[in-house]
Amino acid sequence: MRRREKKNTGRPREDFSEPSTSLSEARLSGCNAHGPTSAGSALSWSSFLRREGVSRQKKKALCEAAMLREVPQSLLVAKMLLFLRNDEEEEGKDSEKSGHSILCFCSRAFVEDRKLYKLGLKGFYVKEEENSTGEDQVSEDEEKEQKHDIFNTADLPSDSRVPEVEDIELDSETELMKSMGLPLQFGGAAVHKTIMRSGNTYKRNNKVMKKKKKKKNMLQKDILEIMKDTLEEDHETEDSHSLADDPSLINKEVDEQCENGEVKLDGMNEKWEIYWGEYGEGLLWKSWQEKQEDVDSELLSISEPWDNPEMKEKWQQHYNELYWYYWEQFQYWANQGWTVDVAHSSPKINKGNLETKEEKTQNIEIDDEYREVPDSNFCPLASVASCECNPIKNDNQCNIDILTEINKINLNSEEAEDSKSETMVDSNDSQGLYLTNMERHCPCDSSQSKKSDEGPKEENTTSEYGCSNPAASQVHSTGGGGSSHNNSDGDEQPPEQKPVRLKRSHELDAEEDAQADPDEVFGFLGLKRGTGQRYREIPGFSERRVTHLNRNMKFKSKLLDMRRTIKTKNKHIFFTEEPEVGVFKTSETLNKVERFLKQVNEPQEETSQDKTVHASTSSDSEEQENSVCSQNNPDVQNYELVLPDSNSSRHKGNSIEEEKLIIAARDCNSEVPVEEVEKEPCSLGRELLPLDIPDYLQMKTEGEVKPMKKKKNRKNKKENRSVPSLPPEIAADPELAKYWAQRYRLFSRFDEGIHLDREGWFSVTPEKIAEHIADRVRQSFKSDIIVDAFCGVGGNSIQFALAGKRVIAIDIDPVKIRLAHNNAEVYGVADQIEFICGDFMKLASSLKGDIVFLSPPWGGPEYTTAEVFDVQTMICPDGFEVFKLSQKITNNIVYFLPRNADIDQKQHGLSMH
Ligand SMILES: C[S@@+](CC[C@H](N)C(=O)[O-])C[C@H]1O[C@@H](n2cnc3c(N)ncnc32)[C@H](O)[C@@H]1O
Repeated sequence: MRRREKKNTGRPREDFSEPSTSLSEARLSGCNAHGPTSAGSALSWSSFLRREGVSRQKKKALCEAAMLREVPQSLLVAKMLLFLRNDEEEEGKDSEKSGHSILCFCSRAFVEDRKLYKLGLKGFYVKEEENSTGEDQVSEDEEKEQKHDIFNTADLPSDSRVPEVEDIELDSETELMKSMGLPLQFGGAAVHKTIMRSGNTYKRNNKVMKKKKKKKNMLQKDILEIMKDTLEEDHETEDSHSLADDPSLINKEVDEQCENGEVKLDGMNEKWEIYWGEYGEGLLWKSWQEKQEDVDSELLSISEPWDNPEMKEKWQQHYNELYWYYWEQFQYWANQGWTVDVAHSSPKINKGNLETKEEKTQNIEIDDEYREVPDSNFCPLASVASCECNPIKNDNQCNIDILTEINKINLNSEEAEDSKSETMVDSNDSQGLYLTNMERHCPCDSSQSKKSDEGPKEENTTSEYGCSNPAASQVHSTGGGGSSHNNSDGDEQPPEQKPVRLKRSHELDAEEDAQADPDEVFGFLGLKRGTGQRYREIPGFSERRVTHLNRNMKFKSKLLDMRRTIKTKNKHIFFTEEPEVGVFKTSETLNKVERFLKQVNEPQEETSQDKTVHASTSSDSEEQENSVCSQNNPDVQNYELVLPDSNSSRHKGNSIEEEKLIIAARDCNSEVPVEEVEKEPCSLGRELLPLDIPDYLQMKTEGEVKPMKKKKNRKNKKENRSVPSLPPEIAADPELAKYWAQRYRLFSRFDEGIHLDREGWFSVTPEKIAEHIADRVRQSFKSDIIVDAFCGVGGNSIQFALAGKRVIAIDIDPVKIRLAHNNAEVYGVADQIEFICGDFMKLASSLKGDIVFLSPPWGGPEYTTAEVFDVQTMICPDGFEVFKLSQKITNNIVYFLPRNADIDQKQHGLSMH
């Protein structure tokens, strides 16, 4: 596409193929000068704006829509002039004068660029004369005349209306066709050239037209010359005939060709002549009546407007507009390969021989028997005219058929769209064309529809399909009758040969909903529309006030928000060759769970008796019973149910310390075997139960339900882990098995070599809690050395070290010390920790440190049942003694106690405050 150029002369270059952002007023006013104007667009752009009170300066702002001003009425659904007003602006302020106006032309969605192009939204570029001056800036009235003149060019002597041929640029489509050596009748301008041949017909039909000749017509009267010139070039190229200087030779040759049945480029023209001769009158009158109805019903009483002095000029204009409109339509649709059903008075042409009317009548029946041509390359024209279409070689032959088929075309595109399923009506009606079924489909479609009536077999064959290559098919060739009987027996076509409807590029029928409630649609767009009123008596216009309710609607609607990225998960579904009916693939996770449960189940049966005893002895609280019951049940669901059950409501809203105490209390309350308790009364004190940790302390541990966003990290972590198999000692102990499932909660780097003994599993401080404590300690004390008096397997010591402290880790159990050292190495902090195996009660007096951290065993499960946890008696060794010894090291003591511990408890006047 070319952008219009602007020269100092101010004369607009006439190429409206592309909107210009710098359209001058002169251009604006000249917009109507060219091209076939819509039959229904009685109101010109400039007039419209003038009526709207939009100043010429304001027009510029609306120029973007200029190229659409001549959208034919059949395509134009609505025009809207929007006056925008800011909320801040005062009520009643004339928004028209405030300068925010948008003119919207709403057309049917299926309008194609090509179609607009063909309809005249493209101009022809004419070089300006060197001596062009401002006189070329014409008034609108002059333009009107100018516009009128363009339709009279056929009546003008050729020497007076023909611009310099070399001044005219052919459209790119034609040039492309030429460069490829293809027939130009399928190109853009080449279509126009055929009108050259129809000069005589045009004259006959256009006797009432004025003849005017003005200098500015040089801008507009080039169409015929272009065609003539192109035709001459074609002849030079194809036939080596020089006809350039003698148009009469061209016509002569055309006549000869017709006589010889060798219709080439002129076929289209002849067909048009026949078409227009047959239907033009009816079309003109019908359209005229409609127009006058809109304007003034009294005018309808004028029976012969062409003879009425007042109406004559209007009639002439009407004639021009309609003639060219239908001519364009004719050319376009024919070149698109579109045809319509023909059942009535269809002039048959066979290889260039026009039939007489009598013959037409005889052929009606034959036409009625057109049948579907089931091939994507089907040549719609060939079916009629014995055309063995070859894309290049036989294109002319295909052209011949256009004439036949054009009688079947409904050139009213609006109706063509709206009445796809309408049946044909009698074309003997004076408005036959309008009443003709105007489906856009190949000729066979009509027969298809007829066939569909005959039986269900044909119902699935679409009545619309694009014929992408009108001249490509060699599918069928019938005899002189020209009608295709292909598949007339009703045999169903193989699937690959069934016609397929090709969707047109801009067609949005799936999205369009003509029945949609406008209010709903407006609402969807965040708008509210007011009531409509006829707008200044302009036909087809209504005025409504539209309120913008929601400015951010585009961001609130999924459909409107263009920023939204649609996340789609690539999911591959594989199908095996062998159908696996009833076989469902389980996920790897599910498999793991199943394996785990299997392992858990086996030892569970062996120890269930012990646990029952233990449960009855460890606690008589309902909560614990539930917990124990759940633990006794190896079912994974019950296992998981333990988690929320143990999270009783009284725990909610507790501080972190309280939560830790809750955890600790439950630990001690858990099912410690009686014999073990007896053997080591102080060894187990804090058995951990799962999920007693507030959310913000939750670890990513296996078996927990985590938000989706964390899944990826977890997956990555897990990928790095070498998943160890369930250790035998864990598998052998169902109580430990549930902790195994939470191993990453205890140590996030568990798989890197963390080791725990049985007591360690129950008593270790979960990593997140230990981290939190260490953080609190770091914040509270600036000192470096911390004594972890009861270090166990190192849960707290490691986090202290990670917090930057140096740690003296003490435990009475050498196994614990060994495990703690190992685990500290896993975390890379072993060198920050001094491990001492011994009794803190004995070592305390000789220890030096800045802070003492105390997490002694809490003495068994009783601590949860006690109303008050007695620090002195329930901790082993004596909690008060521990505290007092710690005071010998430092007064910075951190004591990890159950939440029901009485921190105000005093012993011999000593308190822990
Ligand atoms: C609750 S655990 C400590 C858990 C530790 N905070 C952790 O995170 O792993 C109590 C530990 O104190 C140890 N212990 C018991 N009596 C002790 C004593 N008199 N001196 C030192 N350690 C003792 C036990 O062996 C046990 O490992």
